[in-house]
Amino acid sequence: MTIGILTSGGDCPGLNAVIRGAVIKGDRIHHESFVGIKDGWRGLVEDDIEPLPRYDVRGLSRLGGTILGTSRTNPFDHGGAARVREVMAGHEMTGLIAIGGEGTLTAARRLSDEGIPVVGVPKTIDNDLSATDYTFGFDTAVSIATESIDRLRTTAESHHRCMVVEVMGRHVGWIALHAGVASGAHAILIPEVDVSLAQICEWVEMARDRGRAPVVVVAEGFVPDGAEHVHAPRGLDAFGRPRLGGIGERLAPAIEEQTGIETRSATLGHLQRGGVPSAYDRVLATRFGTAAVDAVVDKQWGSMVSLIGTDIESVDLHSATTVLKTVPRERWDEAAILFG
Ligand SMILES: Nc1ncnc2c1ncn2[C@@H]1O[C@H](COP(=O)(O)OP(=O)(O)O)[C@@H](O)[C@H]1O
Ligand SMILES: O=P(O)(O)OC[C@H]1O[C@](O)(COP(=O)(O)O)[C@@H](O)[C@@H]1O
Ligand SMILES: [Mg+2]
Repeated sequence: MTIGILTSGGDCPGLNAVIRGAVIKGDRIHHESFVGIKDGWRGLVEDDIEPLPRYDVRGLSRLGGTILGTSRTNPFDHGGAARVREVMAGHEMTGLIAIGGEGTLTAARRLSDEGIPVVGVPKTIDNDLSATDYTFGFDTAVSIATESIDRLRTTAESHHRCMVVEVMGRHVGWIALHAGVASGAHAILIPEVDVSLAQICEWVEMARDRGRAPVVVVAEGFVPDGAEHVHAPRGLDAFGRPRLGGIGERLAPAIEEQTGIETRSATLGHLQRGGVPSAYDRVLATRFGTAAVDAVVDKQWGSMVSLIGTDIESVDLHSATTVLKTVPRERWDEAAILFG
């Protein structure tokens, strides 16, 4: 039996630890061999595939990024299930492990519906997958964002400035909420909650009046009061979705104009996805990898490994891809008591 592995969508700290966990357990316990598919679905439909022996995954759990590469290629634009079946047969692949976020897992679910033997592994820094309590990548992204906000605070304090920090998260505010609470932000702005500019400025002035340098954490998907759409001046990605980012740059001058407080903005961007995974993410990713290979051996096609409480369980890919996990209003309300 040969098992194919691919990583797709935005890269995420911990992807390599999943690959290592799957290959070592598959080799040692199930005596399976592996092939690595390059750049997600692109490598599968273009037949860019190489053997992935056990010695290639040594020492990988601490390495950021993905040794297999990734892309946002849509397999259904390149022959869909028929092409995937043909390429898999050419490599005598009897099962596929697809590691990705809600987009990749939707593609995996559609392929599974058409008979492709696939098991999903959830990854995302955004924490937007509803069928798992957490995914690897989120803890690392929150840690990087928190440390960055701590650093921005010391420079803001020295200059008596307000600092607007933009973090990732696409259409959800989990990174903003967690990093904002961890760093003691004076306002946290997320896509799930409407907040007016007047309210933001009130929090900024409250912090300033206590002698603090106000810190506003804004998620890239936050929609400002009065705007109809999310701020996305960078065009569309390969799948026709808006590339987010830039809301911090837009908010900073508005806050400065309303409050008279000198305001700067910093966008953390891809720094949040780079570098070594946290210990928590390495452990979770390794557990996902070993569970995924078990699911393949058990032929649990169309399933996804998932963290429920502290256990790794198997859930249906359908349930994993239907609802985006957004921040509940009460979680933001809980944090908002400390704003200003
Ligand atoms: N509804 C869909 N049907 C089929 N393929 C999809 C769908 N949504 C996303 N994909 C594919 O999966 C790729 C990765 O999805 P994306 O959302 O960019 O990353 P992630 O998997 O990290 O969420 C997309 O570029 C696209 O090719
Ligand atoms: O790397 P790109 O293509 O600029 O995409 C940025 C997007 O990727 C993410 O970092 C991760 O999103 P995915 O999990 O959907 O890949 C988002 O937070 C962000 O909006
Ligand atoms: Mg996604």
